[in-house]
Amino acid sequence: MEALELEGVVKRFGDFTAVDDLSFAVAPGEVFGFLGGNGAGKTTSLRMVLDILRPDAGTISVMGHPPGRSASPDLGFLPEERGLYRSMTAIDTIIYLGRLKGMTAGAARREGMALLERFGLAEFARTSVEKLSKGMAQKVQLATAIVNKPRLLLLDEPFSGLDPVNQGLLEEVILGAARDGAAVVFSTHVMQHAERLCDRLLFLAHGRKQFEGTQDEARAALPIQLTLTSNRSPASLEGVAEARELAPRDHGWFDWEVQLQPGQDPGDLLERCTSTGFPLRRFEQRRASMHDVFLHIVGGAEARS
Ligand SMILES: Nc1ncnc2c1ncn2[C@@H]1O[C@H](COP(=O)(O)OP(=O)(O)OP(=O)(O)O)[C@@H](O)[C@H]1O
Repeated sequence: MEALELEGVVKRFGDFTAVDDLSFAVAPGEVFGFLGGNGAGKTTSLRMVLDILRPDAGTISVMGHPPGRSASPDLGFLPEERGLYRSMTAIDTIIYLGRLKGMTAGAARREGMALLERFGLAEFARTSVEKLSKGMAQKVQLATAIVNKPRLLLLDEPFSGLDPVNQGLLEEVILGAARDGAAVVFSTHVMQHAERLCDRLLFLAHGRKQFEGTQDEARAALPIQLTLTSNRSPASLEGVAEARELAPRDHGWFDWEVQLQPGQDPGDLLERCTSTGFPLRRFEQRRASMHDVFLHIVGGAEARS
């Protein structure tokens, strides 16, 4: 059974369609990146999974249940807008949220203390939230999201506002939860996080899915790019779509950025260079970043609107 499944989900606010015919599924143990620019519809989609908003069309299934109370014990959520009861202590905050998800006070306390220990906050367990630094309070909120060991963990822009050390801690939490069998969905517009963590990802623009698949599948959408160093222009080589001079080297040699024609194989081009005596000092395939891929796939969708 999928941990989360959306089928043809639509959400409108008046005449405005914020989420448009969105379908995807996330399996247990998978880290799924939900990527889109500002206003793409990420938060609205997550709010429908949490039953804070109701879709106008389509269906959502959380561990086989419709969103709502029956799904709550299986769910963990870190909202984009962080906020805790300021006068409550760190541990009481975690126990309170744990109880809302159906845990006993004893179990929530035990797990809460273990998490505070893990996050380096054990000595602040009885400190009220208002006396904690912003980063500490964010870690308490993260603890509230995972205290019940959720089978579906939803994180809305979880990295924003975290320093590099705490970003690393959050990455460990995400990967650890997935290793323990949870499905983890996190939204972000920072592609580097997605690149390091995601098994699969979805690109959203204007509420519509532009791509869903693995990182390798996403990279395959981009034309293959190579960097060559030669004293001749590779522009007229068979299979080359575009060649751009990058930087001059010594004695008339240059670095070239080369884009292959669709379906062309870099190995075939290298063989052709060797067999025709094309001068080469370097022949390297460039690995596209998720940022490049996102701009390639979603850039067009942004421009169309
Ligand atoms: N309650 C609402 N009423 C009217 N419009 C809304 C409402 N909530 C969201 N929207 C609109 O729906 C669109 C999607 O918003 P959403 O918050 O889901 O985007 P997002 O992808 O999470 O963006 P961001 O990264 O900026 O948080 C935006 O244009 C937003 O203005």
